[in-house]
Parts: sequence; structure tokens; C-alpha cells
Amino acid sequence: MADVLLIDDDAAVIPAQVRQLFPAPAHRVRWASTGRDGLASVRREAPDVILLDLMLPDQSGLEVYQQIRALDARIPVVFITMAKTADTAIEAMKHGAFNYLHKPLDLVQLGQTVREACEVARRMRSPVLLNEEPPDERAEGSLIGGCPAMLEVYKSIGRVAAQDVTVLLTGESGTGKELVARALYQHSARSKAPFLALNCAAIPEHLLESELFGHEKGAFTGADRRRIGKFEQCNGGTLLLDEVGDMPLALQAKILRVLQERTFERVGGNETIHTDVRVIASTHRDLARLSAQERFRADLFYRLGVFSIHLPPLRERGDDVATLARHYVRRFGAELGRDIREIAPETLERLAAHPWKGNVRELQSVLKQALLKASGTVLLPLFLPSLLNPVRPPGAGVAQPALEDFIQQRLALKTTQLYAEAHDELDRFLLTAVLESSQGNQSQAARTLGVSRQTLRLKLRALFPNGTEPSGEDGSDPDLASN
Ligand SMILES: Nc1ncnc2c1ncn2[C@@H]1O[C@H](COP(=O)(O)OP(=O)(O)OP(=O)(O)O)[C@@H](O)[C@H]1O
Repeated sequence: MADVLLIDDDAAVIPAQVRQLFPAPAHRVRWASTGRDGLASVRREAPDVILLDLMLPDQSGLEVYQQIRALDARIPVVFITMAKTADTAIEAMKHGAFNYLHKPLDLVQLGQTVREACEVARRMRSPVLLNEEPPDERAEGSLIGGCPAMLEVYKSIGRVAAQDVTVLLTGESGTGKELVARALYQHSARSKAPFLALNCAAIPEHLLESELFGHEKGAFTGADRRRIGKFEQCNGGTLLLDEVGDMPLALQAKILRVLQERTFERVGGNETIHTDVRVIASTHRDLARLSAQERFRADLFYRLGVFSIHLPPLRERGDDVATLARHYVRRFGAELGRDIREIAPETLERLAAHPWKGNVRELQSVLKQALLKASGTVLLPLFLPSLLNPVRPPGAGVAQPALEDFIQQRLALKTTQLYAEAHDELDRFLLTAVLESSQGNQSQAARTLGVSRQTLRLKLRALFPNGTEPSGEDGSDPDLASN
């Protein structure tokens, strides 16, 4: 959903174009034809993004822009200009505008710019909560997990967020570095100023310098006008340099200078520009090793690493895997229209045993795949992608160690119901295995077990605590009537 405010006196074309790209009810487009009405609209309710014409009937776009900044500096503002007014738009970029587009509008570019701006707005606004307790439904942007290593991460965020220092975030891909960067920003004194991110690995080397520092007209072939880079645009705010380990060596010296002296020159320019940006850098690479191999400047590594936070890989977070899985099953279940109320213990065991090379991002993907396959109200192992369902050699008894553990556990707890408990445990294992082999078809599972479907259903209800049925052939099963 994009909430767009268009401030432009051109009633004929542009409002219709923006509405065509972002149609209701999925999106919301407000339109104001004067600066005054536009500002009133921002005061009533801040939009995700503002499209602002530079030439308005009552005041200049730049004046309106300054007033928007004073109301809320985090709203990304995209200027709409005639080619001849582009210099003013560049001036606005120096003061933190998000981008500018020329009239007549290129709809593809307009759509892309508004989507990017919405994403930037989301990053700044959606609060990142630090969740040491099991999460609840509202915890969309929460950092979830209470394992000792994550508690250390929360402590580090608390210690350093308000200090205006550079922070280096390390950890494998998908461990939550971007989420931590946003938490640092939101808990800092700069939380009302912009937060921008740049993925250093995603931008071709020859464009990266200009993206970061801007360029002057004629600096290189194709540089037909001045461009403002992220360090200038983000003055007063926070800049995340994602994948900083992939930054070319030549550029690293320039980054070091901005960090130390807060000055730089645009590509092809002589003017020294001062900037006040808090840098958060992140990488999945081992910068110490890279700098030992002279592939990353040691001085920059030391400068970035004054305060670093390491995100542990998911496989080292113990019970956090189950906590995250429950959270995502609730969240994605609601999004995908699946009424899964429980994750079977065997499913959790498989999740806990998986190496999670892609970390939380991989867990999200696995659970989405499982939910798409799932039916019934319990997430069974058979719904997991095959990667997580180990192929068992014929005759290998995987139940035995689990059953032994279970018995030892109950003995340690001095149970007086072990006979019934062990039988239930065995039943749980047996029914899950048979349902897996029947692809969730309860009638076929009942035939394999040699019991009626009704008996199987009663057993399943008894074995799963909330009294719900785990399998997915309800109602449509041709055998239902005969049981
Ligand atoms: N502890 C966590 N609690 C909840 N969600 C998390 C957690 N860690 C990561 N995520 C989610 O996992 C996904 C990947 O996280 P993020 O993009 O922050 O990882 P990253 O380390 O920056 O990855 P990359 O290096 O590949 O960019 C996001 O959707 C994020 O919200």
C-alpha cells in the first residue's frame, strides 16, 4: 500500500497518471493544487511519499519543501520539474529531497521512484522492537529471540544507539543486520532525520562513487548534469552502507576521509563539501581476514570497527528457531489465509536440526512454502520442503532415540503415568509418519494403520493439545461417508 500526496497545480494529466499507477483501494493518492493545501494535508496525516511540483501558484516548491522538512524530515519528497528547473531540484536534493523527475513523466520511472520512496519511508517509520519475550501479533518489525547471544545484541544496541558513533554490523546473510541498523537509527538522536541505505555490492563499481558522493556536470561521459550523492543528501541523518566489505579499495580511502574529517568532493569537482552523517556499516564478510589479505583497508576496518555488533547465525540461537517459527506461522498464516494453530513437535525438531545457511530469511521462505502446502490446523513435517525432510535409510529407526530420550526425561521428572505417556508418544510418532507417507490423506492413513477413519480422527484430536485435526483431506475425502 502506497500513501501518496501529490502537490501540483496541473489538474489535467498528473493526478490521473499517479492514480493509474497506484489505484484505490490498494493505494491512496491525495492531490493538492497549491502549496498551502498540500501542507494542510501533510499536517492532517503524513503520507508515505510526497510528489511536489517546483512551480506552484501560491509559493515556490522549494519553500513548500522547507516547510515539509520542518513538519517531518522523514517524509521522502520527490520533485517534479520541467527540465529547465532541474538546477533547483538539484539544490533541493542537497537539502535532503529524495529524488526528482522531469515532466512529462515517465510512468515506469515514476512507479519505481515512488515504490523506492515508500520502502525508505517504511524503513524509517516501522518501529523495530527488541523482543526478549515471545512475540505477539503486532510484532511485525520486531527483532525476535531471547537466546543469550541475541540478548547481547539488544544490550549493544542500547549501549551505542544514542552515541553518535559509527557502528559495524557483522553476521551471515539474513541474520538481521538491516533490522538492527534500523533499531540503532530509531533509538538515536537522529531518529527524526532521514535514514538511507545503500547496498555497496549491488551497484556497479564505476557508479558507486557517484552514488555516494555525487558528481559534477561533465565529470565523465554521460554526466550531463550535476548529481547529489547519498553523503550530501543524507546530511544530518543516518546512512547504512550495506555490504561494505564489497566496496572497491579505491573508494575506501574516500569513505575513511568522510568518517574522519566529514568532508569530501563530488566526482569531478573541487569544492570541498562538509557533511554530518552517522554511518552504520554492515557486512557478511570477515573484514579482519580481508584486511590481512590487503583486500580491505586496515585503517578503515579499525575506524569502522570502533563499535561492532555481531549477529549470531540462526543455527546457534537454540529455542529462538521455534519462537521465530511460531511468530512467522502466525503472521504468514494470516497473510496466506491458512488457519495453522500449532506446529507439530516433529516439525520443530526438524527446524531445530537444519543448518539454516540463509538464516532468518531462509526460515521465512521455508515456512511460507510449508504454509502453502499445509492443510488442517497443525503444521506437520510432511508440509516442509524436501530439503528439511531427511531421507531415511530403510530400517533406520529414528523413533528409538527420541523415545528413549522421552522416557529418560519422564523418569527424571518422576512421572507416575509413564505407560500412558509413552504410548501417546509412540502414537504421535506413528501417526505423523503414516500421515506423511499418505501425503496427509487420512483415509489412506487409516487403512494403513488398520483402524477406522473415525478412530484415527479421535486419536489425532486426543494427541494434539488444542483438540484439532492435523490432516488435510477433510470434507473432500471420498471415504468419509463409509467411516
Ligand atoms: N531476530 C529477528 N527477528 C525477526 N525477524 C528477523 C530477525 N532477524 C532477521 N529477521 C528478518 O529476516 C529477514 C532478513 O533480515 P535482514 O535483511 O535484516 O538480514 P541481513 O543480515 O541484513 O541480510 P543481508 O546481509 O543478506 O542483507 C528480514 O525480513 C528481517 O525482518
